This record gives sequence, C-alpha cells and structure tokens, in this order.
Amino acid sequence: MTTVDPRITDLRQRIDALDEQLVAVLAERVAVVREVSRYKTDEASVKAPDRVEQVVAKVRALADGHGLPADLVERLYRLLIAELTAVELACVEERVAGRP
Ligand SMILES: C=C(O[C@@H]1C=C(C(=O)O)C=C[C@H]1O)C(=O)O
Repeated sequence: MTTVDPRITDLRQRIDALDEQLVAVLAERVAVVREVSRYKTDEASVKAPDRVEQVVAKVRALADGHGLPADLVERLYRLLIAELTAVELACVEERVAGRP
C-alpha cells in the first residue's frame, strides 16, 4: 500500500468536514427553492431570468470578496440554478396537473 503524506491526510479531513457543511447548506437551499415553487404557476415564473441574473451578479461579487474566481462561481451557480429550475418545473407541473 502506498503511504500518504500525513499533511495530505490532515488536509483531506478538513475537506471532508467542509463538504459536510457544503452539502448541508445545499440541502437547505434546495428546500427553500422547492418552497418558492409552491407559489408559482407557470414556466415563466419558474425560470425567472431576471432573478437568475440578480443571483449571479450577487455571487460573483461575493466570490470577488473572497478572492475566488468569479467566472468559476458563476458557472457553478448557473448549473445549480438550471438543475433547481428543472426540479421546480416538475413540482409546479405536478401540482397544476393534479388540480380539479
Ligand atoms: C428560486 C427561484 O426559482 C428559480 C431558481 C433560482 C435559484 O436557484 O436561485 C432563481 C430563479 C429561478 O430560476 C426564484 O424564483 O427565486
């Protein structure tokens, strides 16, 4: 078996702890987005492109403040929002289809 530098092992433990926090925060964000979808009725309101741009501008500024590449954070958020928009759309369609 290959030995791993103990400094790497320690840093990986920190990464694992941060991943736990990241996934917990992500789960909370997904739950709030699902809740928002309860008050939407159509595709345009689900996609909310103006709001998407507002969120992207905000996280780009936050990334700058933390010394992170804003383009990287924007790409991650656009992917996240696209996935969440699909989840929202499914929730809204299911609700609207279930109406009498
Ligand atoms: C959560 C919303 O719906 C969608 C998801 C967004 C997000 O994940 O931040 C933003 C806009 C919408 O595409 C919203 O309208 O606020």
